[in-house]
Amino acid sequence: MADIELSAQIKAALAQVEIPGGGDLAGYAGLSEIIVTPGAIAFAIAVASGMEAAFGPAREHAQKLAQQLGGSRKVMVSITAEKSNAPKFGHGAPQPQGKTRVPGVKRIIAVGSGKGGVGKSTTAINLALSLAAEGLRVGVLDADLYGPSIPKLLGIEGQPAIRDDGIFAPHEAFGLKAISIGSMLVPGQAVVWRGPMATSGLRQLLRETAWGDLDVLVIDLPPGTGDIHIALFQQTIVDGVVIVSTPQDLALIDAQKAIDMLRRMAVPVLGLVENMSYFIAPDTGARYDIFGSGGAEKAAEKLDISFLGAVPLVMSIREGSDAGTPPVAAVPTGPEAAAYRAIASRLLPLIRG
Ligand SMILES: Nc1ncnc2c1ncn2[C@@H]1O[C@H](COP(=O)(O)OP(=O)(O)OP(=O)(O)O)[C@@H](O)[C@H]1O
Repeated sequence: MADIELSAQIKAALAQVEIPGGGDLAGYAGLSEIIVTPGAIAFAIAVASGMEAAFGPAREHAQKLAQQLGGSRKVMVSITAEKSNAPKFGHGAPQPQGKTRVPGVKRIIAVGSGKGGVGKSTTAINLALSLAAEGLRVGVLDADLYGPSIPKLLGIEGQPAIRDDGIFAPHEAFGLKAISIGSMLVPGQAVVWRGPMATSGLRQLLRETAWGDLDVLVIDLPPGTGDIHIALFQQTIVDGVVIVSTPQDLALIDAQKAIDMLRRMAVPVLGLVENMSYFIAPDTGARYDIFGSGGAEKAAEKLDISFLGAVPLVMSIREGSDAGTPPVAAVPTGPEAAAYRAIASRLLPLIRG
């Protein structure tokens, strides 16, 4: 059935769902657009603050009806309260209560950046592979809704399998368990997955995936600071964040904004990785600091965070990434892999500790 037709059918079925205060869900102004993709159905019910519990039965009824019509698709119905009710974070604000760990997952390390295109996903995957090479059980969650690149980087195709109990079975690639918000979307649909839909999707991928026992889950965050970050850091204990930046001043200014947010939300910053830091000429082996040298290292010092290391700008990183063969897996003894492994080794005490 065409996605649009199914969406209309679900909407019609929601007329059977009674809501608090009278009326039905189909006619309720707080019902979001109903998104249907080949693997998922998602919609949200916006309610007045304090009404979340009262809408619980309506959400469950809606979930059941959507599941009946959606067959094997994963159904995500979320309730969202008005934004004004959201906790505020400021300097000196108390730590939010209710942050929990993901069962079976010992540590979570997120990889973020101030802006897009700085090599955050490439770094996340190669760090994950470096940690796996140390003998750790490693998972990767691609939460970069607006540019999900983990499937391409790992050469993963298709959607994750969904078990009978509705839990995602993660993909396996190069010894990593991996799942991507990207495999839940059809091309061009990311834009409609904003706000509550995106955060609810992330929560389900995080908590309804059969990770098994992991020593560490690496989360590839979207660039910048947005809903996904806030939702993740409010709900889940993230043991630390690695910030990736290129050496240019502008990228570093953006990185600073991301770090400021992490501090406000009391999330530990593990340090800064400088990516595309210098260029090694393939013919002569000479090193060129194409953006000037030491920018990120100095910035890390200024920001009072650790400098975790630098990754050179190398054609083989780009080519290997495009081909789904990341350098740490493809040439584990090469100089590119060594750069990532040196950075990963600085994260080991946190994971093993
Ligand atoms: N060290 C490097 N040397 C050469 N190319 C690199 C390096 N790091 C990343 N790249 C390339 O730069 C491009 C952007 O990288 P990547 O997708 O990892 O960035 P990102 O910050 O995650 O971007 P987005 O915000 O779009 O998700 C890719 O083509 C990738 O192969």
